Amino acid sequence: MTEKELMKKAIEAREKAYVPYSKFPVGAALLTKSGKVHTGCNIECASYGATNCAERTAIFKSVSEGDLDIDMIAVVGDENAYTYPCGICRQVIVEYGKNIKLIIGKSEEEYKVYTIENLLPHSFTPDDLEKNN
Ligand SMILES: O=c1ccn([C@H]2C[C@H](O)[C@@H](CO)O2)c(=O)[nH]1
Ligand SMILES: [Zn+2]
Repeated sequence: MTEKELMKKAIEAREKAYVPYSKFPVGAALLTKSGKVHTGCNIECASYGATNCAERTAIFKSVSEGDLDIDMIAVVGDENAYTYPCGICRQVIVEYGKNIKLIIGKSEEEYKVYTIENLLPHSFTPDDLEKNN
């Protein structure tokens, strides 16, 4: 699966976004090292703080199926501007590896590639806790 193909899955996943409050749909698609794809959309709530972002929806689906080996995650929001993961999602992403690739797109043709370490430098990770155990 290529970066472009994963971006297409994120665009498809965006269709399911539940966004009655922000009206800002976001889609995400992640690829595991074993080649499986898990998708997600943002899911809002009348109690706004209970909202779940597209990236975390995809990650939680993946982890709940035992797929912790994440290779890359594609994210797409607005088609006119890049939508970068929020701080909470960055922290959740780095939990599963500093080298996870992020494909941040406007469309299948227009996207940028980062690692989570690029977007969340000097992060606090499971390794930091292990030193005390
Ligand atoms: O990377 C992002 C940024 C924002 N949102 C969602 C949260 C909320 O539903 C809406 C507006 O913040 O966009 C995501 O799902 N992912
Ligand atoms: Zn987020």
